[in-house]
Amino acid sequence: MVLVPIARTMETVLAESGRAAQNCNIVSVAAAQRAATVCLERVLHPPGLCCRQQASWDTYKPFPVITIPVNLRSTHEHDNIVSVRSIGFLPVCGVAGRTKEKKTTGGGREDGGKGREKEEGRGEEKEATDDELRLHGSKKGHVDGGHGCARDKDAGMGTGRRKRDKQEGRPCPDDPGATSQTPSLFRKKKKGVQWKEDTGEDSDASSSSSSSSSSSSSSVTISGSAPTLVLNGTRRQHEEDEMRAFRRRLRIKARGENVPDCLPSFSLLPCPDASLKRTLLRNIESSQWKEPTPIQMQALPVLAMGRDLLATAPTGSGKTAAFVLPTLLRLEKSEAKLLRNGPRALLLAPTRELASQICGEVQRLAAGRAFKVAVVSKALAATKDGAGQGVFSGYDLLVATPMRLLQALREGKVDLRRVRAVILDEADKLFELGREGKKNTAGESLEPDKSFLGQVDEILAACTYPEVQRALFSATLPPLIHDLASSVLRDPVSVSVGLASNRSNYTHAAAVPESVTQELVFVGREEGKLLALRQLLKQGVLPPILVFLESKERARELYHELCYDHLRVDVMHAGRSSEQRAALLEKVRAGAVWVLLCTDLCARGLDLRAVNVVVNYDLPPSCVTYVHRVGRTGRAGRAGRAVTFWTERDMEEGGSLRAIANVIKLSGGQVPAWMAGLKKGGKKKGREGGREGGRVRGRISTRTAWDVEKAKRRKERRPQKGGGTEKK
Ligand SMILES: Nc1ncnc2c1ncn2[C@@H]1O[C@H](COP(=O)(O)OP(=O)(O)OP(=O)(O)O)[C@@H](O)[C@H]1O
Repeated sequence: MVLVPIARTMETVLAESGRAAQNCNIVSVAAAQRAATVCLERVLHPPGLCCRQQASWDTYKPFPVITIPVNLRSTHEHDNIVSVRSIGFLPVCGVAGRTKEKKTTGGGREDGGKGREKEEGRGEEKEATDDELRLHGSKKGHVDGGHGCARDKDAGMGTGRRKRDKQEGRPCPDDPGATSQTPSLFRKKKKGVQWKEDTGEDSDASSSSSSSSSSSSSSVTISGSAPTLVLNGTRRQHEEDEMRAFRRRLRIKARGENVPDCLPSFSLLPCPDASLKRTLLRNIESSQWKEPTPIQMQALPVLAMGRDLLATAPTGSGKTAAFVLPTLLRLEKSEAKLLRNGPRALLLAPTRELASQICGEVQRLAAGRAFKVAVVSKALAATKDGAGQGVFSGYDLLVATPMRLLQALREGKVDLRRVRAVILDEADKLFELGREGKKNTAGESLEPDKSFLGQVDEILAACTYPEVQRALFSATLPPLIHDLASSVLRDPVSVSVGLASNRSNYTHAAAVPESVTQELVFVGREEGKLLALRQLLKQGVLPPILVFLESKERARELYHELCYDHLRVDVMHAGRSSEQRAALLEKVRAGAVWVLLCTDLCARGLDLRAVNVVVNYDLPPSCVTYVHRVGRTGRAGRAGRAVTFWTERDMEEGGSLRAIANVIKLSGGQVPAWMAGLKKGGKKKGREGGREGGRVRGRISTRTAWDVEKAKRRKERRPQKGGGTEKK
């Protein structure tokens, strides 16, 4: 199939394609004018795989189009004709035939012109319905195909050719009888190509699926000369090939039964409610998002279909909108929307900050609609509900951390029986086993299970709606957690974006955005870190900067060192109140704080878009933590820099330094070769220095060990006020 922008003639395209002119058999113009956007990929010759010289995604432009099916010799031969990518599901129709008549192209252009007018004048509601039908591979495609056939006549298909087709028993595009008998699917056999006849019973699923094939009752094998083909809306093999190539280019991997095709444009959002669609598009536009990111392209249609999903994509790649938009569509569809007798969607996140951020995103994207959205908090749970139905019964969508929601659930303040969609952001964290709850001497639990996994399990069990949809999102999903997470999903589609492999480090490397420059900096000993940080700041880096430390004690200590350096510095850790934390994030966003010292509380999900540099003052305990910390910069395609300090001690311990070096190497960074030889594993003793197993790293201070010792001795020698010496 060749797609031509309206302003161009077919001759131009053929002339530019060189040898393509001899290979193309152009006979009909199909009804693709209604496709709102296509991507035009320039002709590639010498012939090769059509996607090899793909320009960047940004260079794609929407074109009104006409489609001209060409004769395909085999499944793969279209590569060397004119390689123009179509995105979306353009209904294809018409017999391929050889013609050089000018009329063909003239007709095509004329037709395309009409199509353009038509497209511009089309109402939004209609467009939404069509788009949705297209997405779900509905029979609408057949109708379009029919239109296309009718146009073929006008397009000037040679009558001689038509006659010849009939004599040779080939189906003809403008022969209505031929349409239903048209072979619609082909499989390559050892010899020739096997064509399967379209039985006319093609289900919606068959045309929407990229992984499954349409079924048909009989098949005809055509070998020898180029087979002629008429398709009327049924998904063709080469369209599936194109979709596969498209996914390959954007590094999208989708696994599962009947995976819907990618959504190339927000304008194709499968939303039957035209006014909701208008609102969403307006809000998307005001966010200045031009097109969906790869994860949004694939996750949106999957979730809109109501399927369970397991999605992994790099940090800062727009996963939040990938689940928020379909959740809003689902809320609108839900029949209980007016009753408001319990939330209908649930978004879970591991930290309160992330939950608030997600809630903000929901409110922003749903602005102008009457959805009621809230973050589950202690304060909200404490408010009185007049109707006595539970304080959260009036909300459509709740965003929560598992612990807070579970508390509300146990206190009977929330009823989750009507929840239709549960989305877990940072799913690998939410499936972490964590520390067990405290036990008494008999081994009985004194406290409820404190692990996220236990809490999530209880919440999922409370969502008893029969067709509840579940979706898990994260940038990292270690294999063990992956298996555990998959076990809660029903017939899921699994989507990953980036370099994917079974080797977990590849996955971790893939989770770091390509726009982030990663560096490992040797600082000798602990004391060297402060010097190195001051040097880095002195050299001049663009604020805001995030500096990660392994514990709140160390974050405080570093704050006390830097607060006299005339820097706009502040510190964020779990020891600060939630109000203080929220205010601090606002300050960073507003540019009032330039250097934010923080713990891993800020490592996941936080979208401080402008962060230019991340400094790992303390080496992250694992490469998963490394990936999330580093992911606070380089968001949404922006450039970022990540500097990781390491000491002799880190090298002796091996473990995470080796893994992190590997991640940097796999993402194209420079690391010394010997780091690959560092010892594996070796978890640090007394993790999170100063909290559990005692302090592992020394104090952060500019005073040398000699000064500290001297001061100590002086203090000991000094006589106490009461005449005695100071107690040790
Ligand atoms: N289609 C889009 N085009 C441009 N920017 C987008 C698009 N979708 C989302 N963004 C922006 O990308 C940034 C990162 O998005 P988001 O926070 O959803 O990333 P994420 O994948 O969830 O990251 P993390 O894994 O760190 O949680 C946000 O500032 C968001 O506004």
